[in-house]
Amino acid sequence: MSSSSDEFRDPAIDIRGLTVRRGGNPVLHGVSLAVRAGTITGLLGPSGCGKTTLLRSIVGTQIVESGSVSVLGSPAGARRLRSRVGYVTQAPSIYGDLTVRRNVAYFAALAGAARSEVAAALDAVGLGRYQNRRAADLSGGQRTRVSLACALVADPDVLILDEPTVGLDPVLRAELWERFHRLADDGRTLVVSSHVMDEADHCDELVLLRDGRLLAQLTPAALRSTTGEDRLEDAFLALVEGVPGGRRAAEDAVEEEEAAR
Ligand SMILES: Nc1ncnc2c1ncn2[C@@H]1O[C@H](COP(=O)(O)OP(=O)(O)OP(=O)(O)O)[C@@H](O)[C@H]1O
Repeated sequence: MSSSSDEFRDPAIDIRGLTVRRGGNPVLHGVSLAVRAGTITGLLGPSGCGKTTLLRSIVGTQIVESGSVSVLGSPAGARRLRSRVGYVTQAPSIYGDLTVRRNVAYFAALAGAARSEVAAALDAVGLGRYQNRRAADLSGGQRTRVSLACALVADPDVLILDEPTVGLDPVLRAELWERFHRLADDGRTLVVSSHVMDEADHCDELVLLRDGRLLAQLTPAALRSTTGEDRLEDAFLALVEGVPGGRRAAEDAVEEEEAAR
């Protein structure tokens, strides 16, 4: 982590009264939450509830109607955050005509990372043996992994990951979660969106969104104890059922999760 990480105190991400409209429609309604440095926060909720919009707001690529988002003590999107905040979008943003290795080397050069870090980032996502293949010739899951390697190689203080494990096999998913834990142990702050409730157990804290509103921010253990449910999927359902009209949204979320498996 860069030495300048000492400049800020908790929280690493501070969101207050965030309201966002997209295409004229309200998408986030006064969301407030704080993310501690050195933790993994899971952002969970049904499709369309506003997860990506919230992540874009943290990165500073989303036009915000009102409220504030501060990252490492600076407004989201501030110039000084560029090298300190990594963002892996749902759709991999890589160069199809470059090899896997060149894609990662390019992002390493932008970030001023050592060339030796390129191989390490490729190994971390299990793509070492594909390094000379054109990115355009990879599967969807492999392209996602190249995108992830491009973010990892820059070694950012804050890593924002939009569904990073979609389409990955269980072994690779487990390895990536181990890697995420090591990054958090080293003081990096990770925010990871997911449809998959069983991934929630990897997180220190969960942010549950529904219809653009914050349902709860709590640990997996607290989610279990407040709902009396052991399976996080059931706990999420129980929590959503406490909200009028919540059951349908919760059932949709579970259906999507099952379809994604
Ligand atoms: N470019 C856009 N213009 C208008 N509306 C948009 C745009 N992008 C997203 N939306 C709407 O904003 C809402 C929130 O979308 P968002 O992508 O943040 O949800 P999400 O929770 O990340 O969904 P998913 O899990 O399916 O990726 C949705 O109702 C979506 O239709």
